[in-house]
Amino acid sequence: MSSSDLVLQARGLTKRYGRRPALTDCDLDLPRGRVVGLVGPNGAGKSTLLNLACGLSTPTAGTLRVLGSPPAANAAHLARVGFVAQDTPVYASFSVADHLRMGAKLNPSWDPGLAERRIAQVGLDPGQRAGRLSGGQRAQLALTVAVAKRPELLILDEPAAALDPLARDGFLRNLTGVVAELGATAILSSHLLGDVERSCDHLVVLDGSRVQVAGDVADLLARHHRLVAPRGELDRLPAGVEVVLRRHTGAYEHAVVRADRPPAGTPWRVEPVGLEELALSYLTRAAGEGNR
Ligand SMILES: Nc1ncnc2c1ncn2[C@@H]1O[C@H](COP(=O)(O)OP(=O)(O)OP(=O)(O)O)[C@@H](O)[C@H]1O
Repeated sequence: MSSSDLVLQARGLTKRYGRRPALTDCDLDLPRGRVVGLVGPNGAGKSTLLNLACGLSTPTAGTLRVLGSPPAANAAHLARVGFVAQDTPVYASFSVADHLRMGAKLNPSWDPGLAERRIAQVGLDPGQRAGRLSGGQRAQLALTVAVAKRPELLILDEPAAALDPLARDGFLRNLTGVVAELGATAILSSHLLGDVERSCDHLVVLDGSRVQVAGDVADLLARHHRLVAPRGELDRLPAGVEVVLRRHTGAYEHAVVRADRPPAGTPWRVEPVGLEELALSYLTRAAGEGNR
């Protein structure tokens, strides 16, 4: 894939706070036109990566390019990236309409029609103060301000964390709709694998400051399989089959493996793996390896 097809390219990206590593030697190629789910436990490095991508902090080592340039290279580059920080911050004493007026003043590419349409669509009252909005309404307002500048890349740090399941579902459907409408790319971090499974078509699993696995969801699902076999039978796997996670259940054992195609000609049961199981397998492996 050529670098012009990528919204984000990282090579050896490392960020340390004092001696504490937040990101270690990360290589990432995130393609355009995707909704990218960034998952990992608390302290995995998700916010660190998103903050670096927005130019809010700088790497300790390695390189990072966003839309072909260093992050926040200049005002024109900033205008191409929309960012919604964790906790979807808004100005409590400003009304919904004030937020839109401010967005229009600050962003040359502001689309007032898109902003007003979204506000009406999600049922926000333009006269209401942002401090009086519910968590879900605040998230919708912050998303509206970010998308109305028509960014090529939308970066969202746990945008739906505070929402109840129904509101989260609505928010994520709305988000994927607006990303498709803009022809944009979104990168969103989440703890909730179910949310990522529903809304993302590209996955990055971070744990212990390192990228554990990354790729297009369809491709990852095609390359991962669950093998079920009598205990001990999985000791000798064919070449090209990498074990991600192996578990015993009584007389049987299960393994989630990575292989270009399902292992054929073996007595083992070969089953497909869902995205949640795939991500959990890498997270469990990372936790077991103690590299947190
Ligand atoms: N400003 C900071 N100063 C010192 N350490 C920091 C700072 N920001 C993050 N860290 C550390 O870097 C590591 C990664 O933190 P980060 O916030 O990127 O994780 P995260 O995956 O976003 O976590 P969460 O899901 O809890 O938001 C953690 O060990 C954290 O304590």
